[in-house]
Amino acid sequence: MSFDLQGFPADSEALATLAARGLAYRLVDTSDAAATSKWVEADFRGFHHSRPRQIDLDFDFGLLAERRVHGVYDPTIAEPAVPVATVSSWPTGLSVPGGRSVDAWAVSSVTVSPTHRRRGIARALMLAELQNARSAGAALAMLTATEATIYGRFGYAPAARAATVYVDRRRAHWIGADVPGRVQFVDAAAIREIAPAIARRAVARTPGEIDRWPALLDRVLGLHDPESDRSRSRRVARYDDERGQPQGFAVFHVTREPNAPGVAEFDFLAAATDDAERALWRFLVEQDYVSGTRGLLRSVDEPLPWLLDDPRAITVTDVVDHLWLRVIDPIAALSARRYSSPGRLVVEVDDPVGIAAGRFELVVDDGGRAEVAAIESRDAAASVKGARGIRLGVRELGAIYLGGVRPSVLARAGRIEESAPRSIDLAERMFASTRTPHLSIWF
Ligand SMILES: CC(=O)SCCNC(=O)CCNC(=O)[C@H](O)C(C)(C)COP(=O)(O)OP(=O)(O)OC[C@H]1O[C@@H](n2cnc3c(N)ncnc32)[C@H](O)[C@@H]1OP(=O)(O)O
Repeated sequence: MSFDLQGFPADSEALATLAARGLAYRLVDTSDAAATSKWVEADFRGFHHSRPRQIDLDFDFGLLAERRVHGVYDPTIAEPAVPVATVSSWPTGLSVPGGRSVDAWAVSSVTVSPTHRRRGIARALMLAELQNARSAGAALAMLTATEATIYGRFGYAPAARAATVYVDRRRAHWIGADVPGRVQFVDAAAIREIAPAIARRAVARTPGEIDRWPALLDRVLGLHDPESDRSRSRRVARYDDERGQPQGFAVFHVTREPNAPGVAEFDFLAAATDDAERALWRFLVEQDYVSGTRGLLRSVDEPLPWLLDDPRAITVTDVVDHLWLRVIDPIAALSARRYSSPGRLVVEVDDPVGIAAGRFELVVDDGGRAEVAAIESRDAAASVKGARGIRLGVRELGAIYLGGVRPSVLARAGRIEESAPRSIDLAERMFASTRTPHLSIWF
């Protein structure tokens, strides 16, 4: 999705709402280092981080240059140049079932100063981001949330989960087949050049993953701040296939107390092939002088239990809603993914904000490809009379979109209704995803 980040003005409704409260809502010029530094300060404070160092500011200047950055300013406070609220957003690809990508709008850095909380500032920012997403031509907006109680009211719903996976070293006897390639340590700077290509292929395999951006890879590899303790502790393991082609890498570190075995921990594993995924997992769980290996933000459906002699060596904790989706354009969203079963389904969407509301006819062919049309005219409505269909809110549509939440579960919760018998069954078959949706990063 090519898009001019500064190409349209700050949302007029948010401007007016916030101006009525004596606040200025502004698009931050990210080439202005002073203004951007103040914004980053507010962002760090909003998430209760320590004050940013110059190295953090320099890193964020690069990152934010690729984003649309907004601040809310109160001219009456002691430091009026520091925004009392922040938000950043950018257009990016989201992987959907069938190996394709849909244009999405990522929203991040939502903070409101504790001095200004619960006055509707976040509400104004979030509604403006829905309009930004629409202006950018995104099919969906998306985010990862600090708290699960904030974003439902704006039409977002959890669509892909993630979990912490711990493997007890003493019980981790590998029974998976050998892979033809090999794993080796590589220098973080050396892998940086090929990391985007591997990450791109890994992202494309899994619905729910989003495009990686350059600064993310720099951070994961510890290159933005190479002398920090965190960066120096990171080790990079790369998997090369039998032809010597790199197909994946993982970044891990070992935490340990003096004279005691540690825990190998990783939060980044990019595998472009199943072999790479298996080889890297094996490498990570077969470390010596550790009591176990902990993978963060792993899939809730890892093949790992089938690769170990003792599946109870694995403990899965912190299963969380991780990726939150908000449908903006139902036709674009529903057309983008592939479906697991052919069929014809009327999808009637309710959206309190109005953006995604409507009735749509989803027709899926034997290859899983969809054609989607709005049912607007009386003729169109007559042609689908008696057809199988579901009625649901925009949140429920976001939840089932990637196949991570089953329509039948939402029907049991009373959150999806069918307009003709066996419609939920059909929706269940159509929306299923061969691969469980998963997002393995924060954004
Ligand atoms: C995508 C991301 O960036 S996730 C990061 C979210 N940010 C953080 O966690 C940082 C710390 N928290 C904050 O900065 C603030 O509390 C925010 C941004 C979450 C909320 O900002 P506020 O300006 O206080 O929210 P605002 O007054 O607009 O409230 C909007 C609605 O959300 C509700 N709400 C706001 N925060 C929360 C919360 N933490 N938990 C539950 N409900 C909340 C309000 O009650 C209100 O509900 P209503 O409109 O239905 O009456």
